[in-house]
Parts: sequence; C-alpha cells; structure tokens
Amino acid sequence: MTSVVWFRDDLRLTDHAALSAAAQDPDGCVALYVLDEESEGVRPLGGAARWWLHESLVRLADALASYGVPLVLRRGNAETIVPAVAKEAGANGVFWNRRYGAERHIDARIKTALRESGTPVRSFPGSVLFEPWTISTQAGGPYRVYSAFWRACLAMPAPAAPLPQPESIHASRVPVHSDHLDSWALQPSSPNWATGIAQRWTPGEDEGVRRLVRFLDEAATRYVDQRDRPSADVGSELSPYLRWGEISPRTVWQRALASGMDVGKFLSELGWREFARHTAYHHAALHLHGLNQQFDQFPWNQDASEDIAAWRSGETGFPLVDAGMRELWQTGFMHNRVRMVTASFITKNLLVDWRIGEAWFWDTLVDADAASNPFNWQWVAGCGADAAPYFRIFNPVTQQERFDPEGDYTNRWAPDSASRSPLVDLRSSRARALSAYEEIKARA
Ligand SMILES: Cc1cc2nc3c(=O)[nH]c(=O)nc-3n(C[C@H](O)[C@H](O)[C@H](O)COP(=O)(O)OP(=O)(O)OC[C@H]3O[C@@H](n4cnc5c(N)ncnc54)[C@H](O)[C@@H]3O)c2cc1C
Repeated sequence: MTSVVWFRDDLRLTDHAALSAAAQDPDGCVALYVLDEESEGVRPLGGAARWWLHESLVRLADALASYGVPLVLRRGNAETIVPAVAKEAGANGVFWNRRYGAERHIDARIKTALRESGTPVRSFPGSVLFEPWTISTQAGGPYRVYSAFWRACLAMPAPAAPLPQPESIHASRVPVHSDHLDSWALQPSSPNWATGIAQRWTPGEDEGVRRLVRFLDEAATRYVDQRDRPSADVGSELSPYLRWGEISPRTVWQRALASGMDVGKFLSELGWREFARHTAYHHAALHLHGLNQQFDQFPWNQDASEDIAAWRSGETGFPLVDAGMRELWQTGFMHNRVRMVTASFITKNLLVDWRIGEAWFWDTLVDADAASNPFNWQWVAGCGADAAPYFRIFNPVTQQERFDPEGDYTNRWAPDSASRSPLVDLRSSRARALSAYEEIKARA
C-alpha cells in the first residue's frame, strides 16, 4: 500500500502539508501532477504561465528525485486521472492541499468518488494565510472592503509556522506510468517568444526563497517609500513564486516578521492576495462577471479592435502605458503601479471591456492568477470588491511625472513612445467614461 500526493499550485517541498503527511507512509508515496485543462471550472493556462509551469515541474521533479521519488505527470480530466492513478498504485490514501476557487468543486467530487471506492482522502490548508470560511463579517458574509477584511485577518490567531521540508520521502514500490513533460509542449518553439521571460526569471522553490531573502536583506527598508516607482527595484517580485506555490504565504509571512524590520506594509500586500482569494471563493467565475452587476449594462466601446491592438503592443503614445505593455510582453511581468495605469487606460480612456484586458494579462503574465488577476481588473474597472470610486481615472501623464520623474522606466522600455501621436485625448476620453458611468447609474 502507498499514498498519492497530488501536487497542484503548490510546486514545492517545504511547508507542503500533504507531502509531509504522505512522507510518513512507510510504504512510500507517488507524487502526481495532473495537467487538467478540460474539467469544468478550470481556466486553461495562458502562454507565459505554460512556460513557467514547464520550468517549475522540471525543478520539482529534480527536487523529488533527490529523495528517489519520481514525479508522475498525467494530462486530462483530473476526475478520471486521480482515481485511476490511485488504483494503479494500489494507494491506501490520496493527499492534497486545498484549492479555493472553482476547482474546489472538482476536488469535492474526486473526494466523494475515492471515498466511495474505499480510498481515504486527506486535504490540508492550501496557499492562503487564513482559510476563506474563517473570515467573515458580523453578519456572516464575505467582506467587500479591504481594510475591514485585513483588520479581521489580523485579529485572528497568527498563521501557523511553516512545516519543514520532509527529511525523508520513500518512493512507492509500484511503478506508475508518467507522460514525458516535453510531450505536453508547454513551451513555445517557433517563434520562441519566451527568451526575454527566460532571461528575467528562474522558476522553482530555491529561487523563490532566494528572492525572499534578497528582498528582506536589500530592499525591504526602502519598500514603503519607493514601492510605487517602477524603476526602484524594491518589489519582492515574489508573485509568480506565490502563484505557483513555489513558496508558501506562511513562509513569506514568518520570514518577514522574523527579520525584525517594519514589514507591515509588505504583509498588507499579501493581505490583498488573500482578499482576492477569499473573494474568488465567494464569487465564482470572477473573470466573467463583475461583482457589481450594474456594470453588466456598461456601454463598452464595441468597435475598439485597433485601440486594443495599440494597447497590447505598447503603441498608444503614452510612455508609461507603452513601457508597461512592452515590459509585460518581453518579460511576463509588470510593476503593480503600471498594471493599475495600463488597466485604467484601456477600461476608462479606451472604454474597452475590462474582460478583454484581463484576458491579455492572463495570457502574458508569469504570475497570472485566477483570483488576483480578475480581482484587480475589477478593482480598476470599478466593478469589484473595494473598487476605487469610478471618477478615479489614472492619468498616465501625471502618474509618469509622479512615479517615473526621471524617465528611467519609460526610457528603458518605450523610448520612442513620447514621439508618437497619442491614441486618445485624455480629457475628452475621461469625460466620455464618466458619462458612460452616469448612464449605467441612471439605469440602476
Ligand atoms: C490589473 C492588475 C492585474 C494583476 N494581476 C495579478 C496576477 O495575475 N497575479 C498576481 O499575483 N498579482 C496580480 N496583480 C497584483 C500585483 O500587481 C502583483 O502581485 C505585484 O505587482 C507583484 O509584484 P511583487 O511580487 O514585487 O509585489 P510586492 O509588492 O512585493 O507584494 C508582495 C506580494 O503580495 C501580493 N500582492 C501585492 N499586491 C497585490 C494585489 N494588488 N493583489 C493581489 N496580490 C498582491 C503578491 O503575491 C506579491 O508578490 C495585479 C494587479 C493589477 C492592478
């Protein structure tokens, strides 16, 4: 008999409760990853995410190999595959860390099917600091305002200390068939658009920890003052590592506090990640429906294909927007302040449906996250949780003056942008957005 550990968005060995539990099985375990792009509720990965996943699985497989445990790769519907692997391995238990988005319904069905067939399932807290059902308003519902949400989190007992990496893990004696990772063709070949991404990023658990240490040693003291400056290099850039679970939020939390520095602001950003996940738990298909249903009637510009193309390729004539969009395309990443400005520009100045911008980020970000991405797009567009008042339309020119006054960022990524004619007039496009908003308010 043996156990199956089903890895999902938790591609690490440290603070992995399911793995730690399976490691205690003297009969060994099977480490399984399933590429499921077909189950209901699963959003197929974008291009940059597929690149990251490939690299991350290579590193996870290497780390497991050092224990003599192979990583079993399977592709297809998890509801079919997980029970089939459990059967093939003769497993007496299947372990996983919980998911909180729409995928949790898949997990619930698999749990029922396995239990009915006599295979016990154990699930453990997943990639959050506080599980979503533990934080609620006095009325028992989800929070809609971040500050109240985070106060409620901070009033809870502190997150448990992260678990150490298991000292030993035994491999199952029963061989289980695995796909070859290359057969999944997760990485681009011709053209290989990922060279800039590969230059900027090294996926994997080791690098996630290294980045955290570097952030705490070198950047954390400047974080509060400089975090909004895209050229300042003070962000932790941990978002893809957190997205893929190569580092756990509990590890980040604990190490940041142990540093003895003033890390309150940094941890409050982890709070936004948490808020996005809790919101996704309570509201299915966040990428399809605004929390504020008033926006279902929003008169988006239906004839914007040229504007959308210019926004995507960073050819709007607004240097901060263009720099962000080109950085995104080349490296799979964009600074948070610039994400807000570029998202505001397409949804408000170009009046393009936020879902179109969200889908582009989903395809191009290495940290594309099923909760954080639509949550933040809704926040900027004005239809989400804790959404900024609609009249707050980021002006890309004044934002550049404030946050990139010397032009270090814009000159690096889009030196030609200032010489282009602007795609829209900021004043009249702002007025158009405000009157569109008045229109849906009047209809409500
Ligand atoms: C339109 C838009 C889309 C976004 N899409 C994503 C996404 O798909 N995936 C994603 O991880 N983040 C997303 N963000 C949030 C944020 O921009 C990134 O998390 C941040 O830029 C990552 O940089 P960092 O790791 O240096 O962050 P730091 O400033 O070092 O913050 C530490 C961690 O906190 C979390 N965090 C910080 N800000 C936010 C936030 N606003 N919402 C949720 N979590 C946050 C991240 O996990 C981050 O790594 C989006 C923001 C906007 C405005």
